[in-house]
Amino acid sequence: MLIGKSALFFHQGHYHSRLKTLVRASLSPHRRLRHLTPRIQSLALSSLHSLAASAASAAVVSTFHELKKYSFDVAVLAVFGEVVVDPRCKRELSRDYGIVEKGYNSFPTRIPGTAYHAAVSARKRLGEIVREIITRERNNKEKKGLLLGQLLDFKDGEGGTLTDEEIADNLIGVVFAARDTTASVLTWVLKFLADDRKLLEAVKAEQMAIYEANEGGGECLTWGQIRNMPLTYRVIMESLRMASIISFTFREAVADVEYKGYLIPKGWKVMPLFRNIHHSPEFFPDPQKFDPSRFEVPPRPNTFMPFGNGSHACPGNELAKLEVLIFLHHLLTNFRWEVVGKGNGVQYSPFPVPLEGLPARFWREPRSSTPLKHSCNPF
Ligand code: HEM
Repeated sequence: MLIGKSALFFHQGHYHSRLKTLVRASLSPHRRLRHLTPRIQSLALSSLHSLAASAASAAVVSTFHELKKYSFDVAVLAVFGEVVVDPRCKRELSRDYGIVEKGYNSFPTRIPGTAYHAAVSARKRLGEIVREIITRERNNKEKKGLLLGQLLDFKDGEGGTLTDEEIADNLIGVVFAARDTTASVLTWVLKFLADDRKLLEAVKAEQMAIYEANEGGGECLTWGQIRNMPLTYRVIMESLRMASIISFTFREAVADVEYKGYLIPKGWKVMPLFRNIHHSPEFFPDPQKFDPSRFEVPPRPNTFMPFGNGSHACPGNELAKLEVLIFLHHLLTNFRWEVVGKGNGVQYSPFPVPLEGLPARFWREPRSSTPLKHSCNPF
C-alpha cells in the first residue's frame, strides 16, 4: 500500500528481472554515476553549508535528520534527473515521503488521525506528483539514461511497454530505498569517526592530500580521486558491517533444502540475519571492535552482505558509496563537527541509527576563508 504493488522489491521472475536490468543500468558507475558526480558534489556542498549555517548560532542538529535531506536530493537527482523536478515539486515530494515513512511501521488502520491513514493519503499524493512528471516527460527527447527515461522508453520483445502505475511505483520505491539507508550509514560513519580521534586524523590526512592536489579545493574532485580513497573506503565498509542497517531480509524456500542436518521444507519462510553473520567472530575476529583495517583483505565470500545478495541484491550500492565518499571529502576538508552528549545508544526508525539521530554541531573550519564553490564541473 505505501510503496506500490508494482515496485520491483515485491516481485520475482520475468517482471522483476526486466525491471532490475533497467534500474541497474541507470545506476551503473561508469556509464551513469560518473556523470552525476559534479552535481552530487554541489549537493554535498550546499548541504554542508546549510548544516554549518545552523551551527553558527550554536544550534544542535539531528545529524540523521539533516543527512536525509542530502540523500533524498541525491536520490531524486539519480532517478529523475536534474531539470525534471523543480524546487516546489521537490519540497512536496520530500514532505510526503516524510509522512509515508512515519506510517510505514505503524499499525495499519484507516482511522483518520492515525499515522497509517496519513501515510496512505501522502502516498496517494506522491503518486499524483510522479504521474504528472511522467506525463510531462513522455514526449521529452532529452530523457538521457536516468531511471525515469529508462522506464519510459522500455519495450519488451513484443513491443509491450510499462504502464504509468508500474513506472510510478518503481520510481517512488527506488527513492524510498535510497533515502534513509544512505543517511543512516553516513550518520554511523560520522559517529565512528568522532569516537576515534586517531582514525579521524588519518582519514582527514587522506582527504587533505586530495584537497591540496586540487589547489586547496579550488578544483572539484575527479572520478579517479573518488575511486582512490582507500582508508575512507575501508571506514565506510567497517561502518556498514558494524551498523548492519539492513539487518535481515525475507526469502522463501523454493524447494526442499537440507542444511547442516536440518530440513527446510519447500514454501517455508527463511530469514537470513545479515547482522549475525557480520558480527560472527568466526568471520570477523573481535566483532564489536570498529577496525577498518580488517578490510585490507577482502572478506570471505558470503560473509559480508550489507547490500544483500542474489537476485534481489541492492542496485544502488555504488551510488550509496559514491555519495558518502563525496560528502566525507568536503566535510573533512572544510568543516568540523562535534557530537553532543554521549552519542551512545541505538534507535530503530526502522533502520538502526544512533540515538536521537546523533545530535551534533557543525561548523566551517576557521582556516578556510575562501568562499566554497557551490557547483562543480571536473570534466
Ligand atoms: C548504504 C545504503 C544502502 C544499503 C545498506 C542498502 C541495502 C540494501 C539491501 C540489503 C537490499 C536487499 C534486500 C533484500 O535482499 O531483500 C537492497 C535492495 C534494494 N536497494 Fe538498497 N541499500 C542502500 C542504498 C540504496 C540506494 C542509494 C538505492 C537506489 C538509488 C537502493 C535501491 C535498492 C533497490 C531498488 C532494492 C531492491 C532490489 C530488488 O528487489 O531487486 N538502495 N538494498
